[in-house]
Amino acid sequence: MANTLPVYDVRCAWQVTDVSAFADRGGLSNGRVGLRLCNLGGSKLRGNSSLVSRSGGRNGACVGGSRALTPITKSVLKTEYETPAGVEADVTRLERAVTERGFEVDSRIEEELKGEGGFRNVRRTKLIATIGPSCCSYEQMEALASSGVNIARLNMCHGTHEWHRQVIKNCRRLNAEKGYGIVVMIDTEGSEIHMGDLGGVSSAKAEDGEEWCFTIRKFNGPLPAYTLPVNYEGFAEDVQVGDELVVDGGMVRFEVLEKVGPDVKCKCTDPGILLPCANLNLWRDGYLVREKNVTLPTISSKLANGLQDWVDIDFGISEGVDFIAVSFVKSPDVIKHLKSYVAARSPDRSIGVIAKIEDANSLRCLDDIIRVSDGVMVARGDLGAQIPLEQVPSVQEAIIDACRKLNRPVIVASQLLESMIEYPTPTRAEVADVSNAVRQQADALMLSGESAMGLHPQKAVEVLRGVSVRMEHWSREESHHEKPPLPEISTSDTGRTSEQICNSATQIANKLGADAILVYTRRGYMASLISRNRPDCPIFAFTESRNVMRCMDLQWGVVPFQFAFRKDLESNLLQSLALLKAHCMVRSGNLVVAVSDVSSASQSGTGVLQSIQVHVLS
Ligand SMILES: Nc1ncnc2c1ncn2[C@@H]1O[C@H](COP(=O)(O)OP(=O)(O)OP(=O)(O)O)[C@@H](O)[C@H]1O
Ligand SMILES: CC(=O)C(=O)O
Ligand SMILES: [K+]
Ligand SMILES: [Mg+2]
Repeated sequence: MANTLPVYDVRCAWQVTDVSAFADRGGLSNGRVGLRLCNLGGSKLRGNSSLVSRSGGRNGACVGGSRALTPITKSVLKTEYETPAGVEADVTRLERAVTERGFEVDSRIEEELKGEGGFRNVRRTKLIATIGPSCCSYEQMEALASSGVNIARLNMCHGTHEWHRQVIKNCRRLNAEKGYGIVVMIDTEGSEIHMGDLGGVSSAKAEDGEEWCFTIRKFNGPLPAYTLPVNYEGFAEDVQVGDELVVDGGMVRFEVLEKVGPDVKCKCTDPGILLPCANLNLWRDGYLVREKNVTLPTISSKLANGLQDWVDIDFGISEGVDFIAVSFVKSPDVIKHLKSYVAARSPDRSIGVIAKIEDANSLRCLDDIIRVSDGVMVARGDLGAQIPLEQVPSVQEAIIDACRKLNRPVIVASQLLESMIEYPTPTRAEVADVSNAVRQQADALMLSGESAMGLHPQKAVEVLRGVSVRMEHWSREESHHEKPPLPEISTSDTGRTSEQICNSATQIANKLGADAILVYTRRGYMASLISRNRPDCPIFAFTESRNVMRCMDLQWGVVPFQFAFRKDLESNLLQSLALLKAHCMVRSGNLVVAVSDVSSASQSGTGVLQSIQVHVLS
């Protein structure tokens, strides 16, 4: 049980300049030091509230190309909003767990916390796996979950709604029956120009010099030889002889030789494998074709799949997914529009909207996109087809940096372990790339083809996990010096108080070598503010809502728990520590720092009390 010792009250946050000295004075060996920051109604907190300056900017001359989600003003679908498959069973189990055990946490994480390495070695970087034919059965998905996958991604470019519904059902069943906490993310098609399916075959090979016909004609059944359907009706009109056609981010290239009605004859200049629904980009005179260079001003209305994204989004909402990732975002507007659409259609549970950065236009308004999104994905596959490849690593770092400053989780995606689609071991270069993303402290890493259609999905997850844990450990050992301060993000008094509390709690935890930071959070915001600081120890985040618990699982270092809040911070803290200890997830001698934004009756009688406490478990 934790000791109870006097708590120090600090009425003005801004007098506390050296929290570590304050903590040091407290005599930690025998219990707890409390540091309470009290926001007294009406008092203004002064300080520098400037927001982060804009970064990102143009990348060379390549701008735009494909088309993001087009705003709509009314639902294009009449969706029946039934209770999503399996959600009830999951909720029932969670409620039972919370009642019977006092809290709920992913069963595999619980094992990890109790494990040999102790919980300081728990993995901080979250793992996402794209689900496809190689890993979609219940057993295959269980293997991925047990290897550490936090989030299942469903790419709406592929598969039917029926297929995706079955995968979501598997996730719910695994959560309900096996105690995993798998989070579900759908990824929209993004209305880009792409090929259709290959008439039923899984791939085709284009050899150097071969002539292929890209056509807007429709086929039912097998395709004629050397023919590839294109989903964009304006394609034959918009291409010009001499254009370069880049397939799948550069995996295969063609030169346009001739236009004949709906057909575009092309010569393969860079051979490779053609996959169904592969993305197409057009380059002219060394530049990506911008929309305004295309004969018609907007291409979205002519895309066969213009409305498909909205149909898929309605599907995601009705299935109760946790995140929607939006492909080919060009500006903040599309995200704002989708967020209000989702809020109106899913009023009772929040669905995080993730902006995928893969369109060169998005780099010109990166900070604005990040601010309105719930998270960001560096979608290196298509991004690498829109900006010169050699710029992708620096753009990745700039995006991760901007997300950190603006407090949004960021995912690094595509080709992390590409060779593992075929081979059981990664290349050294792939391991170095994954290590680099972990070192940059991205919140999550994502597998695409490696898990969806590769031969070794589980091994690929294990490689990501192993490399993450190793690199995180090394980074902690290596950088025990002060990290540069993060810019302030909040402008309101309460927001700034929360931010300072979380920054200070992290400093205290790092200085004292704490074993964990405990945070009690209703919406997950306080947990995100701590995660943003990337503390040396894991963050145990307690929340009442299952929805918030799932959404927090995208964040670096956060171990989410569902837990019924007691009447005040004191009881929350004692109860959660007792439960963690009873389940061997913390031990005697562990030092924990606790942070709360859960309102409690203020001892001073005014305002909302927020506090930092330090406990040594006896
Ligand atoms: N649900 C699925 N059904 C069948 N194949 C899939 C599915 N999801 C992914 N794949 C296969 O895995 C490959 C890689 O997946 P990935 O999600 O990266 O797709 P992508 O087509 O490259 O598009 P994106 O740019 O959205 O990532 C796909 O090209 C496809 O062959
Ligand atoms: C993930 C994705 O969409 C890409 O890399 O293009
Ligand atoms: K997609
Ligand atoms: Mg993409």
